[in-house]
Amino acid sequence: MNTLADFSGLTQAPSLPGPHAGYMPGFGNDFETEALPGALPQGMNSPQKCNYGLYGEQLSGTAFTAPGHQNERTWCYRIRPSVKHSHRYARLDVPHWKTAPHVVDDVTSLGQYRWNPVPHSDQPLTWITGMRTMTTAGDVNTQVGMASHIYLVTQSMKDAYFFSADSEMLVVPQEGRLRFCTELGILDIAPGEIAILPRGLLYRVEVTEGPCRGFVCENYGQKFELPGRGPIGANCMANRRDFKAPVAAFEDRDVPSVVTIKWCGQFHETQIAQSPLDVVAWHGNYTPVKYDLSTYCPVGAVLFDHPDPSIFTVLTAPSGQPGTANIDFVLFRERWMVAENTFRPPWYHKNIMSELMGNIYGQYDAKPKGFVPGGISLHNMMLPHGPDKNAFEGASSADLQAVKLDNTMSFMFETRFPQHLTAFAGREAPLQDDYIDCWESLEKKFDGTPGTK
Ligand SMILES: O=C(O)Cc1cc(O)ccc1O
Ligand SMILES: [Fe+2]
Repeated sequence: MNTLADFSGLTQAPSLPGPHAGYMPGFGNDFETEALPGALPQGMNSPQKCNYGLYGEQLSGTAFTAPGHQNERTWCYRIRPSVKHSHRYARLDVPHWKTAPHVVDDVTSLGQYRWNPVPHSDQPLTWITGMRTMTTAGDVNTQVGMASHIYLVTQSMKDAYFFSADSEMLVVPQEGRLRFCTELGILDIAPGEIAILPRGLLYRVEVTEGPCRGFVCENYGQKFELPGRGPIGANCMANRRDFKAPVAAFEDRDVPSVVTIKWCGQFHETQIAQSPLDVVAWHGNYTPVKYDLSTYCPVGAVLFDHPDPSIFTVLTAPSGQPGTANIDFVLFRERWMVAENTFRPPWYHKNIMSELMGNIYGQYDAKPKGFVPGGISLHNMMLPHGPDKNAFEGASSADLQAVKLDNTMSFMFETRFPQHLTAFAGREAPLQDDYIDCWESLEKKFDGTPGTK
């Protein structure tokens, strides 16, 4: 049996060697995994007595009656039921982690905004205290919308655990390495990878290489899923096999511990006497996953024109209105530009959806300067934007050979809802006051005569 005892104290289920060590491939698969042989009941979920004296417990990620293709739940076989993990909640203040609806009166969200990377702090910060909300959208109480955050983490959670009842969390690291020790197993993530932590799943976050900075999309709504590929067919974009779910891993530690719960925007904590990471075996399709963004296979224009950025959708969280996502997670990565007679960067546009972008590494083609790794931009609902002056001039007179866009990885959290800036985003974070000047020098080229200028 594999163990990770030297690192995290968790006993881990055996798994395939090589790239799959510790993980099982697939998105939305029905997995089964056990860290002790025979711990998982076969052919049924609720035997009168479970092996090893374990308790059976279901974690429902969708309504019991959700349609079959959307229905997600996982059966856990654990040392103690979760209800032993949660009593006498005490309200906790987490001042920088905000939840929609959260509209700050004297902060203006209407605008084109860009921030430099939020600097690391000299305070020790955990996954909870290091979360800095930039924008919120929608309403957590009706389970619509999202929040975007920057995390700055330097300190591992010690005998401390967290879960969000409000949201599924999409984590996009930009610096440092994190380990998510979850009820269902361990996810290690580094820049260039993402993780999805489902609503209600409990975990502890450890720093394996710090300091850590990254982006989080907190999804209050329906879960992220893979977009339908339509005529593209059964392959390319994000492929299901490239998502990795963890194998079961548990710890049997009787130590005083704290569980923090985010619930309708409020934080509460409760004291327990043991590690709650005590799921010895599980089966089901409601799981955390990680995904290596370098396996994303972009499909684009191979003759002319610049398609809508939806071609680069990695994951989409539906809103209930077909084609109009609560959130799309879109990736602008390395790719060849080959379009003939075409202005190749993004066109100028106004969008009913609001676009929050982050740079993971490299240079973004519409903004060769100023949008730096770790930086963020926000082009809110219906507010015009597009290439800056340099990008426009370069691209409109470039020799249109096949060009490889190399060393580039930016992403967009695009939501159908307007995004509201927090006071942190408007006042504390390193806002670039001169951002809109990047379009200022775009000059009038029209002189009434036909012909290209
Ligand atoms: O605004 C942006 O930079 C994101 C974006 C990229 C693109 O290729 C087309 C539209 C779009 O909003
Ligand atoms: Fe845009």
